[in-house]
Amino acid sequence: MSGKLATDYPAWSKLQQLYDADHTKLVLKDLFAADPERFNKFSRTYDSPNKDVHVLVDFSKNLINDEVFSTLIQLAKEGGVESARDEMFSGKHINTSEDRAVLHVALRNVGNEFKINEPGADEVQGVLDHMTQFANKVRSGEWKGYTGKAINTIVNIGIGGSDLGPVMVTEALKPYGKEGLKCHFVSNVDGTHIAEITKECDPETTLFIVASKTFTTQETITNAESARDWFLQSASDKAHIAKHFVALSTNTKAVEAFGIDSANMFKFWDWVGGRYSLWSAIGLPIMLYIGPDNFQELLAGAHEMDKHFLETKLEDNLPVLLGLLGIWYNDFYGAQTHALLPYDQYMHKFADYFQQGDMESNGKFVTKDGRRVTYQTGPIIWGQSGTNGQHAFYQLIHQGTKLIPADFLAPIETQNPVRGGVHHKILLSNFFAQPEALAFGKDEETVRKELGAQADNEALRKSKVFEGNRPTNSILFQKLTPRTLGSLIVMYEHKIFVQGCIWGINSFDQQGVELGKILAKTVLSQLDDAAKVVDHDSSTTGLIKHYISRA
Ligand SMILES: O=P(O)(O)OC[C@H]1O[C@](O)(CO)[C@@H](O)[C@@H]1O
Repeated sequence: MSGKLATDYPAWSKLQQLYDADHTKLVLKDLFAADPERFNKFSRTYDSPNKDVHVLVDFSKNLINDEVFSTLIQLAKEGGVESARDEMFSGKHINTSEDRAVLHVALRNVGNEFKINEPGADEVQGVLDHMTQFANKVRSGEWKGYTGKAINTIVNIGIGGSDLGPVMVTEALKPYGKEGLKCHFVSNVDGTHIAEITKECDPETTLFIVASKTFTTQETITNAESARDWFLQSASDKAHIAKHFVALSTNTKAVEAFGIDSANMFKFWDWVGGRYSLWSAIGLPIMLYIGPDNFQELLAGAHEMDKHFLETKLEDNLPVLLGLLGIWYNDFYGAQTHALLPYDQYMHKFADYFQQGDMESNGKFVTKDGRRVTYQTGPIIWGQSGTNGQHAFYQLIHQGTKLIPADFLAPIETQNPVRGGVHHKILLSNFFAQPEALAFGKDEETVRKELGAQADNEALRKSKVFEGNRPTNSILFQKLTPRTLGSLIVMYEHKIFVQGCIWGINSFDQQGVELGKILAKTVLSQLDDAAKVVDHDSSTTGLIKHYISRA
């Protein structure tokens, strides 16, 4: 990374000039009318080497013309995206604040194609083998609980990156999940979460996976201790813990101190960021659920997208394109948010997952060299699966006062062709129609004609106008297989990387989560006695004392 502010790049200034001079002329209706080749020009297909992953990214419904597009590409060049990418893949310590390499690409380095020398990279296969042996034993029933019964329930205890990836992927790949194996996830420190999940578990047949990179996270350790207490109420003997608790962590000492045998610990390394860790031991619940072969497919799809990112010229590089388009709206149009809208029910956790992936990575106001940025960085990521979102928040996307760039994602083939595929056709008709409506809207003249006798009612007439010109990407993929999902996740991971690189920020630390944690520790030590409540403002003091007086 160059240590520059994004505003230092000539292409940035040019984009500002283009926005100022031309943005009122960037009208999708006119741009499409003027260029019958617009779809071909502004869409790209990605096919994996053996053609089992196919993705079409149509970005023609964006507020761009040739000049904006080429200037965005120029921005990626000036912003050093290619050299920063190569540094990441080579293991350079690009996470400067923590002096760490950023090597999630080493976790899915199928066939060892990338030569990576970082300590630990040579252990990746060993951990995968350990996970595979364990998963096979659990899945086959060879691994027995303390009364000799097979495991039929797994409970992952983790939070943030040690939760969201496995949750999202196990949901997305349900059709590949082992029948009869229930997967639960406990993340919230609210006792309700563990209490409700344990109600659904039998201690004799439940395996707890304690997932924490640091093994110090308050929520996870508290939940793990409560799970252990719950388990011991039935099992009594602490020796039985070994059969029902395993750990995923970088911290062997803390795992052992908790009482988990280090033989049942699956390790990873400090160069794996939490929000990029589903490919590591943190993926154990995924592997248990979908099996080692499907997990390998997930890794293979991820690796293939890594190669695409590494080897494809900027103009055709999907993560680069998505990243640059996001910058165009975030920094020049002033868009505050970006919606992820998968038209695949299995992907209903996709936006949740990338809330952490994107917002914890790029929610930063200081550059890598400590300067305050003078422009907007990471967008607010949100969304939910179509068509539910249509009946909830699309009103605002269509007719609200905010610009909300959105990615629509959908599979060509459904996993569930209910009634000959009628559901899927309806679903896809919405997937195609919504971006069309957002782009082209409906003008007042058309509304007037439609209203007939009622057309003189001005308020009614105006309320039915859709201004259009609302930008979207449409992303069609063949089918939500493990390999395809791996590729899609990585496409977005690297999009985040591209944006962070141009903004000059460190996408791989998360200092912003620390302050609240520290204050909560202080508050916790004061909650049992009003006399201890000191050193707060009057609001916080008032709130805590109000609580104590009524608790
Ligand atoms: O895996 P750990 O160490 O328990 O951390 C959980 C999560 O907490 C964070 O550090 C902060 O939210 C995330 O980056 C991480 O994914």
